[in-house]
Amino acid sequence: MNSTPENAATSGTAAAGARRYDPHASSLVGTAEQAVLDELYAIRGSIDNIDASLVYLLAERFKFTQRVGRLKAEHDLPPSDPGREAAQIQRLQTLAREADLEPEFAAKFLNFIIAEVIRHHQAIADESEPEA
Ligand SMILES: C=C(O[C@@H]1C=C(C(=O)O)C=C[C@H]1O)C(=O)O
Repeated sequence: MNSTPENAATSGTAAAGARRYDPHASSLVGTAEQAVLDELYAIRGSIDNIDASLVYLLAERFKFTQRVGRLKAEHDLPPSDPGREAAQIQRLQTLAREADLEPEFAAKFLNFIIAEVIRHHQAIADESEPEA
């Protein structure tokens, strides 16, 4: 075992990646007073927590959508479901308005994710297609 904080067993893990992260990484150092930077870092601590949550939430969402993709492939259903997409986008735009988030942004964000999900579903369908 070497004496550095990381070794071969842990250097590639998510935990190791998180340890290498510098929460004070910034191009603004030297351009503002330390007190301003300290406040900026404090606010960024919460942004960091939210971004980490987004990664976990997206990972979980993709786990479920992969299950939908496998179910669709098994039953010869198409990768996309435009009726479901329209209903979901409308619902999230309403939620966005209530939450003071731009509804156009909410729609754009969801469409971006859905496009990736459909790409995964197409790949699952292609993999499970019997050889011609
Ligand atoms: C996940 C599904 O597949 C696709 C992806 C969707 C999504 O990511 O919300 C919604 C509809 C489908 O186009 C589904 O049909 O439920």
